[in-house]
Formats: sequence, C-alpha cells, structure tokens
Amino acid sequence: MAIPLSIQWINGQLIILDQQKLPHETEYIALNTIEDVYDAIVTLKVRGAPAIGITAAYGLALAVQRHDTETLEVFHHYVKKDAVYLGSSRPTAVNLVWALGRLQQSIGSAQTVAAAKAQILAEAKRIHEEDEKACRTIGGHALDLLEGRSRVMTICNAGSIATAKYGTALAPFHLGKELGREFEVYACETRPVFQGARLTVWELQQAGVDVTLITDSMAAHTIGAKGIEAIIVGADRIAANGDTANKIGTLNLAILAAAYNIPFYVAAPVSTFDLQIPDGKNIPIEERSAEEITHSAGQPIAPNGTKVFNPVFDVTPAQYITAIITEKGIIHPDYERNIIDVFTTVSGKGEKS
Ligand SMILES: CSC[C@@H](O)[C@@H](O)C(=O)COP(=O)(O)O
Repeated sequence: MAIPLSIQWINGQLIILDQQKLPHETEYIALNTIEDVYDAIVTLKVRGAPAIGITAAYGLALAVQRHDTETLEVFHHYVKKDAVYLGSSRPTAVNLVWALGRLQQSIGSAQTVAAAKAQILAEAKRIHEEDEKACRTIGGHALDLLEGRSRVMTICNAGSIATAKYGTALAPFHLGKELGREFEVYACETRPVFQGARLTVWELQQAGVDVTLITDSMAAHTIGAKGIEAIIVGADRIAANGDTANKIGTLNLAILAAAYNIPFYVAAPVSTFDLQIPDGKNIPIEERSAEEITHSAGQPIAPNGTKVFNPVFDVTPAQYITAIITEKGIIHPDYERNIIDVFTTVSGKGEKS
C-alpha cells in the first residue's frame, strides 16, 4: 500500500503518471518538450490545480533550455512567450499562472542566461517540494476538523495525483492512514470524465483507504442513507471573498450539505487563491468538448448532433462553505476579512508567497 505520485523530476527528466490511462494502466511517460507539457495538461494526462502548476513549472524549465545564444533581454522575452503558451493550456486553475509567474519572478536577479535557466529549474523544484509540505499540513488541519467524523463524501480527485503528494481534500485520508485513523470515503463518480471513479477510487485503493463509489445523482440519497458526516472538496480557484471554483457538481454537494446540516469543507493551498478576483462571478469557467458528454468509452450515448453545454467547473458561493483549509491554517467565515488576514500573515504585504 502506498500513496501514488503523479509528477517526478528524475535525472533532468519530467516524468508524469498518465492519468488518462487510469485505472486500467499505470503508465509513466516522459514529457520532453514544451509541446508535450502543453498537450499533457490539455488532454488531462496531468490534472488537478496544484499538479498542473507544478508540471507547467517544470515545462517552462525544460522549454527555456532551448534558448541558447540570446542575451538576457532576449531570453526574458522568450521565457515570457513560453509562459504565455503554457498558461493558455487551461483557464480555471489559478495555480497554473501562479507557478509560471513565480518562475518568471525568480530570474529577476540573474546576471547570465545560464544562471537564469538554473534559477528557473530551482524554483520549479521548490514549488514541487512546497506543495507536498503544504498538502501534508492541510491534511493535519483537516484531521482536526474531522475529529469524531469518519464517513466523508468527496468529488473529483483532489488527491495525491492532483498535487505533489497527499492531495488537498484527500490529504486527511492519506495522513489518517499513516496515523492509524480510518475513514469511510464516498467518492462521487464525477461525470463527464470520471475523475472520481477512475482516479479517486484507484488512488485510495492504492493507499488502502476504504472507498465506496457512487454516481453523482446518488449524492443526496447517500448522505441520508449512509449517514455522511462531512463533505470535503478541493479547489481550482478561490476568489478574495471565498467563492470557490471546483469540479462541476461541487455546488450541488455544497447545497446538499446545507440541507442536511453537515459541514462542507474546501481544502486548498494558498497558491489556489486569486486575490485579484473579488468574487466567483469573475472566475473563468472552462468549457470542454461535446464528446465528453455525448460519448462514453468512445461510444455515442446521445443522438448525433445533440446540443451540449459542458462547463467543467462550477462556483460555490462562500456562504455554503463551513471552512477553507489551507497550509497556513483554517479560514472561517467572514472570508473577505479572514482571507486577507491569512495572506497578510503569509508575506506581510497581502501577497501570497
Ligand atoms: C487538488 S485538486 C483540486 C481541484 O483541482 C480538483 O478537485 C478538480 O476540480 C480538478 O479538475 P480537473 O478538470 O480534473 O483538473
């Protein structure tokens, strides 16, 4: 039994777990070019907000190696161009542009192109390491909040394979396993591309955590029938007022939690907050292809030419969120004020660091 990892930097190579092949095949692939990295993010070979940020960071570190002879000024220009390209791979998870921004900032003081290249790689590794630590800390805070509660529902995959390790929403289950605390996890299948069924169930089984799969439409019934005591989800972007974008279907669960009077927790590192965005209305929501809905396992399940709406994230208004669990601590309602407090404590400037 082990917690699976999705991203590794081994001997100068970026290796990822191909999440499109799960659960049937556990295949690790090398991403060698910026185009490989872009494609892996777009096609969900690697997915989950923190994992996208880490992969893109390594992708930029790989990409800049090919800019050999330019002056520092020209080099900066190419770094920016590469970052814009990688940053356009997916719109909703803010960790992507956050990580790329951090890498660009990291070369401000470099005196040579070689030094700048080394600094970009070092910063990518730092982001990777920091995320693992952040997720473990989130797991600890979540365990405190879940004291006395063991039947927990989740959606999508906000697990180890969506981050450096441990995950966000799944961190308490992994950490709980390490500490001898058992949970019964109910995983929503998460249509249309089944991150819950394919990824969360696989990941928790690998780690020896008790997990039960339900379809998304069974959530309301299951909360009552199985005595679900809490819901915990990840996040792709959290606005300054606490409104949270996460996988489509998250809002349904938040409303159900309110109806059943059980806590609804969001777990996310500070890299998932976007303080430039005042509220959820301003979060860009990715729409993906119609085939994700009209087809299943390559076979049509709807008439040819069916009109489709396929938003892959929704926004849960802050009022439904019992607490937001970060590595800097647990943020309670009155989010507008309490989020700023956390960020002020983090850097002293209201900026995340
Ligand atoms: C720790 S990952 C948190 C979220 O990114 C996760 O729940 C989610 O919505 C991922 O969506 P995906 O489309 O699979 O990238």
